[in-house]
Amino acid sequence: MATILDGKALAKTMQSQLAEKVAKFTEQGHRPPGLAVLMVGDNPASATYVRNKERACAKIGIATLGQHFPADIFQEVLMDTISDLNNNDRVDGILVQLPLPGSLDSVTLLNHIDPDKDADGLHPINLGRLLRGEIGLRSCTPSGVMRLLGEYDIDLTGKRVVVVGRSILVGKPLALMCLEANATVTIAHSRTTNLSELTRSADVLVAAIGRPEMITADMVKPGAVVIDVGINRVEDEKGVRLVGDVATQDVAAVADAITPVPGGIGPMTVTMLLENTVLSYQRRLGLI
Ligand SMILES: Nc1nc2c(c(=O)[nH]1)N[C@@H](CN(C=O)c1ccc(C(=O)N[C@@H](CCC(=O)O)C(=O)O)cc1)CN2
Ligand SMILES: [Mg+2]
Repeated sequence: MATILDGKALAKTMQSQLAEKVAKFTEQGHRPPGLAVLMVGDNPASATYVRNKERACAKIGIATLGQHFPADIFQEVLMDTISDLNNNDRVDGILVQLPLPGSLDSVTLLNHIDPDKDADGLHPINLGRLLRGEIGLRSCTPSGVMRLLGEYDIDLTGKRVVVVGRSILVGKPLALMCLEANATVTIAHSRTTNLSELTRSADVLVAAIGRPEMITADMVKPGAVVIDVGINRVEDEKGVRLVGDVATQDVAAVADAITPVPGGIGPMTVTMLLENTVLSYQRRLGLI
């Protein structure tokens, strides 16, 4: 059976290290780091993620400025809110929880965030810095994947990585990070032909599609590392449960290592957000 890449355990360790770091700064008399979380509407999954982020911040000593807006809020109000947060010295990180409801334009909003407070690493400047291999704030889920691979000493040098999914949130930035780590990278997507043939060529297969258990054992090369970024709620005779984009049980019999859902990449995403916020705080206060 495959090794389980335990994101939950690593997230716990990293969060206690971050808590110690923050405590040191505040004991020296510095203000605590601050993160502003903008949530629009009442998507229940988003509300859970926002609550988890706010709870995690509280645990490690990051002050949160939660702003919850109704789904029919005007774009201009959100733009003004972001302007105020950009100018607020106590705010080191700003994030807009995605997806946004209705006709709100997330791209314009994300582009309005000060790139040095862009805790989600989704601003074009930060994506451009990643493309160029420069230092910057990097998107949380892809960074979480890289950190978890590192924790288990999985070196990507010379490896064939196939990322299934081309979103700005995960697929594209993760492909760039794998490339930076010297992998040979292919991005596959809904229009890719012969997908199974391609996925079977992968030493490291990343599923970031958003389709429950789409990656089956026959699509995986024996001995591969499988990273499951999917978080899907499915309802069947067993009730509502959370599954990834990978048929974990079957694939674990073929793979060398695999991330579980829950307890894999999800907790790493939250942890990298905390790390980005503390990093941005240290840079802004000249503590680094
Ligand atoms: N602005 C952003 N929006 C979204 C992001 C993001 O990184 N920034 N990612 C996802 C949602 N997400 C964070 O926002 C997220 C999803 C899931 C988890 C997580 O810890 N999942 C747990 C299971 C929790 C559950 O029961 O639902 C796990 O996998 O163990 C963390 C963060 C889309 N939007
Ligand atoms: Mg995720």
